[in-house]
Amino acid sequence: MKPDIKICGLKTPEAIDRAVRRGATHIGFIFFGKSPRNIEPDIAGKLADAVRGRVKIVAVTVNADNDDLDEIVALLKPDMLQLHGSETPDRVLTVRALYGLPVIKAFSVREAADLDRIDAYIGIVDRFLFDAKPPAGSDLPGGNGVSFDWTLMQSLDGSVDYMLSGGLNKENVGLALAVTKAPGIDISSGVENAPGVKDLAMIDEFFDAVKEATGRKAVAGS
Ligand SMILES: O=C(O)c1ccccc1NCC(=O)[C@H](O)[C@H](O)COP(=O)(O)O
Repeated sequence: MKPDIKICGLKTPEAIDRAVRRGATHIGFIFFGKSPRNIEPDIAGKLADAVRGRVKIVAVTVNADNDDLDEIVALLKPDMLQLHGSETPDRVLTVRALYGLPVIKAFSVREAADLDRIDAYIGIVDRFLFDAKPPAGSDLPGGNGVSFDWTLMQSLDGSVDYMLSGGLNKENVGLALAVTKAPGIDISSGVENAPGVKDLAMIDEFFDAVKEATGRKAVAGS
């Protein structure tokens, strides 16, 4: 089955257009001041207007308070909220109730025990996103271009809907999909030529690699 594909940290009409034309199912806007992908909600809203209805628009926030979420939701009008901080199950429930939007909850993963934390969120979040733990010294909870041990995904209950994230790129996405059979994948720095700068050719190459990995007919015995 073809995975959903989220391209995250978009900031220009050209990159958004390319991602959507190549088949992105989700595009993410980052609202986190320390990120090179940070964008103002009014600018993100105008960019999103060009593709609204053709792709799911995701607002990515980190432990955002209600004032910030009010502004982001009013100006971006996202289809989904991605909570990429340490939001508790209660906070997720509050956010869902306040805005009536589906929630993707991000978890950072290094070892099997990290996945135990998702139990309290099952039935509360609409989708999980599994990302690598940030490297020491990083200011960013995401967008670090580092991967984790994908075989950990094999222990998940098949009913857990998630996006695989962290350090994906055109070289490794085929293996990542083969190992995990992830229902969704998410990429940011793997299609950038500098922090926060999306590269149209790299976007193309990533989609080509996903197509190569998912478009082939299964060969008996392989
Ligand atoms: O990308 C950021 O700068 C960012 C900052 C703060 C919170 C989340 C952030 N990114 C969230 C994402 O969904 C990224 O796509 C994900 O972490 C994967 O990034 P990468 O390893 O660069 O592909």
